[in-house]
Amino acid sequence: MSIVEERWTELADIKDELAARDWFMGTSGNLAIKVNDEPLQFLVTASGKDKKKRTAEDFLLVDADGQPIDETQLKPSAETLLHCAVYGQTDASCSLHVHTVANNVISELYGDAGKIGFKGQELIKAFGLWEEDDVLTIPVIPNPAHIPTLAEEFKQHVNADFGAVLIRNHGITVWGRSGFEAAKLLEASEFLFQYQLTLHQYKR
Ligand SMILES: CSC[C@@H](O)[C@@H](O)C(=O)COP(=O)(O)O
Ligand SMILES: [Zn+2]
Repeated sequence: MSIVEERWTELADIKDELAARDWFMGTSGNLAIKVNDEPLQFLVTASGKDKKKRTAEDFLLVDADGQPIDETQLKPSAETLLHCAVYGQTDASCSLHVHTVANNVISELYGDAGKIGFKGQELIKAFGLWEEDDVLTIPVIPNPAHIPTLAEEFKQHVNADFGAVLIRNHGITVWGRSGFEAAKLLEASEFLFQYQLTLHQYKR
């Protein structure tokens, strides 16, 4: 199997797992996985597809600018520039973006603060935070319709090989050093968001 085929299968398997969680409502979401470092090449989901289905046209290979490498009718995800930022600025190898009700509500509740912090929660260990006083801070950025502007805002928060950023009333983008790590961070974030929302309800 070529490296492209290997990475394709890995990303398709992650896509199936996220689809099973119903995290691609209304064709939302996009996923990417690095295939080559120099020159940078990565697979990204084709724009506008039903990501719950597994097809031979789910992904296309793009370069560091998010431009298709091969002749294709497929369009890279509208949000490819965010994935470009991850691979351009870090050694991450997988980046995942999903819209969920929980991540959207949390982004609205904490949008004015520009961040949400979690402390004393077991699952922050997924982010490598093992000490009792550790705090996981997830930035919340605005959601301009102009994607290059969104990407510029997003870039400011991409300074480690794994991480997460919430986009207000839009969704979350996470990245990691492997597909496994990126999926782990996505699941851990969703758990924390759902916990926080449940807590808000009981505290009212
Ligand atoms: C129709 S869902 C919203 C989209 O504009 C976008 O935010 C998204 O996540 C999916 O866009 P895509 O171009 O398919 O990658
Ligand atoms: Zn989106």
